[in-house]
Amino acid sequence: MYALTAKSMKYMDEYTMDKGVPSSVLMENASRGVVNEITERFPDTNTRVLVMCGPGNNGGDGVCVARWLLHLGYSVTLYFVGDPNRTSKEFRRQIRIISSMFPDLKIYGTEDAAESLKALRSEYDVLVDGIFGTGLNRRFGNNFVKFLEYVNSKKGYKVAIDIPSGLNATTGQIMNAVFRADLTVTMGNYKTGLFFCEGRKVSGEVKVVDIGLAKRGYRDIPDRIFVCDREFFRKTKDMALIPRTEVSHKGTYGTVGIVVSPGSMMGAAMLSAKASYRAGCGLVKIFCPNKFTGFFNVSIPEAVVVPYKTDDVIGALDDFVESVDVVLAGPGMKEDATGRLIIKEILAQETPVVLDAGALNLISKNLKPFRKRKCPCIITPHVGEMARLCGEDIQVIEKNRIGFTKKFSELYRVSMVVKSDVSLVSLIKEDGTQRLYLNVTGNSGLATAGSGDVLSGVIASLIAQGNSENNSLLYGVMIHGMAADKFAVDEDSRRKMMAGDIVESIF
Ligand SMILES: NC(=O)C1=CN([C@@H]2O[C@H](COP(=O)(O)OP(=O)(O)OC[C@H]3O[C@@H](n4cnc5c(N)ncnc54)[C@H](O)[C@@H]3O)[C@@H](O)[C@H]2O)[C@@H](O)CC1
Ligand SMILES: Nc1ncnc2c1ncn2[C@@H]1O[C@H](COP(=O)(O)OP(=O)(O)O)[C@@H](O)[C@H]1O
Ligand SMILES: [K+]
Repeated sequence: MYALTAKSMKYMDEYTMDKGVPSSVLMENASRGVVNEITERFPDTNTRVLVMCGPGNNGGDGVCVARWLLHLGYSVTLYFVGDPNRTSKEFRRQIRIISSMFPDLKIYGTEDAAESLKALRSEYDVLVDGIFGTGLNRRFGNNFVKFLEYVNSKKGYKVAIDIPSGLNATTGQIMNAVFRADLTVTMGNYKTGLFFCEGRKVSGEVKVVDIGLAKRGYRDIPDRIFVCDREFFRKTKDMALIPRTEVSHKGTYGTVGIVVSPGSMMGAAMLSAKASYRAGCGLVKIFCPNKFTGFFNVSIPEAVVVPYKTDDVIGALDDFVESVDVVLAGPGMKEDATGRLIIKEILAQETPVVLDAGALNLISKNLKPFRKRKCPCIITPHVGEMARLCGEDIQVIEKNRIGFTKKFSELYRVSMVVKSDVSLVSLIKEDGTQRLYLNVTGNSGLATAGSGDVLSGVIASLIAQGNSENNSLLYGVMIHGMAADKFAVDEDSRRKMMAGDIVESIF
């Protein structure tokens, strides 16, 4: 399943219509999907439904929904919002159909202001928003803002058709007002705006309706984003990841080498080390200053501690890097001169590297060694670290996470995840092509210190086991999210989850 921008969605609609599927059929499919979601939740036909329609095809969907609900015996009030002289062809077609099937039906909002106001003020069990969809292209006037505010203040279950009106379907920014939905029934595929900025806050539960789009059209859309959910993971994991074999020893599953600089926070490296083991690698080595040896020996006795003298880091580091299958650097790492030296040295070697947290802040000060790196590399910035890498404010990145991720990943030819409540993964393939993925596994329990350290540990572990860097990144992100979903089954468990719990819940 993909997430598309408004422009790409329009392309898919048109591509499908070009293949011969009439627009009205797509609309019929779309509306049936909405109606099914409503009737499943409200099977009683005494349910009072207000359907609000705008002038475009989203309004057309709304009228079609109203018709089906009337057909099924529901009590429906239809309310038009917008300029009646500027309606789309499909909208007018839907109005003709409903008017001839239900000649007594009154359409409020156009004439008779007093009656319309009365209709709007009545109580409803379900309020359906078919006002604007992907065609929203400008800010609302004041009256409209007031209208939406009033509708939001009303009691009743709120259903948005395609996207909540007022939400930018591409960026997830709110124009100047928005319908706040309990449920969004979206057409064909997700819209990117449902995941970014304010999108998740205002869409409620999101359901995708298969409206019969011609799937071949997706090939023409380079900025399509594949949405990775539990189902995708379950179906593909065995194909994507190297299986575990019974005839094996610890060498079979590789060694993760975690680099700890003198000023580091030790807990972060310890969490990464535990996560690496839980994700299946054979051995974890921890390269750390002499003074930390005791801590790591006690906190994670399964790891091999490789101590170094702080006045001879680089000599010892080269041997260490050579002795492992993948290096993980950054969790807990302090941004100081030694840290900088360490990262520069690691990037000059050929062993695959996962860079996280402190290591990313270090490279963001001077990206040259990173650009010239010899090693295969994965980076795992959260939005704040991404902002530093791009030399931008967080707010700027938030507004266009897709754009910045695409650009950075392409420019530095690096596969990366930009972490957030939904994480965006960009994979650069060997031929240089880029693919984008959105991880929707995981939950708010992950918003706890150290969860990022667990993620980088998982990714490094998968690389050590022989998986490609790209697969390790993509599946690592999902394994991490699903570990959180396994532990946190309700709100209380999400509240109490700590990074250590994620480690224990891996697989
Ligand atoms: N065949 C198709 O094209 C299909 C379209 N579908 C529906 O059609 C929607 C897209 O339809 P449209 O492209 O007609 O767009 P919309 O229905 O979202 O709105 C477009 C209309 O609103 C006006 N408008 C935009 N911003 C405004 C603002 N701030 N204030 C006042 N007016 C504003 C535009 O000028 C245009 O007249 C989708 O979201 C989906 O619900 C679905 O039925 C699936 C099939
Ligand atoms: N609300 C949330 N829903 C889902 N995942 C989340 C949420 N908040 C954080 N995460 C995930 O948790 C991890 C946090 O990583 P990071 O910010 O680096 O934390 P830390 O630096 O404390 O280790 C990321 O993988 C991120 O995607
Ligand atoms: K809508």
